[in-house]
Amino acid sequence: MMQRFAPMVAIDVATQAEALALFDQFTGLTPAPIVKLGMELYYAAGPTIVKEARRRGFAVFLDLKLYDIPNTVGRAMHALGKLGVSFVTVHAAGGSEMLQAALTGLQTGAKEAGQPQPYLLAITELTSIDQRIMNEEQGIPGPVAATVQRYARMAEQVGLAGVVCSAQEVQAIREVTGEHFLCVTPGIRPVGAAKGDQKRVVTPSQAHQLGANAIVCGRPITQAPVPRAAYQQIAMEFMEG
Ligand SMILES: O=C(O)c1cc(=O)[nH]c(=O)n1[C@@H]1O[C@H](COP(=O)(O)O)[C@@H](O)[C@H]1O
Repeated sequence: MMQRFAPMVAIDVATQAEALALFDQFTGLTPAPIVKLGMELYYAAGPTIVKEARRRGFAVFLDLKLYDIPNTVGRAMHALGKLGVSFVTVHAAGGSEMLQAALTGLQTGAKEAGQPQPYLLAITELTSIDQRIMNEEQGIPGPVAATVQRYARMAEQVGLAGVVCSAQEVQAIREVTGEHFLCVTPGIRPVGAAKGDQKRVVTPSQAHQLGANAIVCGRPITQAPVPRAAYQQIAMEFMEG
């Protein structure tokens, strides 16, 4: 049986106060959401917001998408490994040497702090990228699925737990990776929701059918009139298909 995680809710807000108000919305739910803390909030509120999420019992996905030379990424990951988070991200485009440094740094940091080992996920092609942007602006030829497949294989070879991709590529990834390799999929839009800046989108139930291990969803939940109710609806669609 494939592993399916509870939906990951992107807490993309500018202040700790706004984040805490969202945490309040999600208290006492089953399945409990995994809270995804990204650049906007972490750069403003720092490790304190991670500790507060954990204190409230949430598993934390710390999505900082590291991308730099191997030494720098390795040392930064070492610091993040100490925070007690469950998922961390790094850009596959940095190459296998950088991914290796990221993994070693993260694992060493977690071990030194006595924390459980986080899942390290490689960002493939962002869900805001379509084939035209990838071909013409990034200069990578071919279909998006082929690039994502190549990144996924590299990430698995280095020993990462999985990738972040669109659910549209999950089946292509399954062809080239082992059964435990995780596909975490943002770009989730319920029927009728605004796409915004996302390009490669699917609904929560499509993500289930396509075999995603987890979905990441932000604005359709956090900007809904009642975020708690929006989460429950999306969680039901994803978990049950
Ligand atoms: O790493 C991510 O989580 C991520 C990767 C990706 O390819 N696309 C993507 O949208 N994300 C994140 O997923 C969230 C999507 O938010 P919404 O578009 O509001 O649902 C944001 O926090 C993005 O940073």
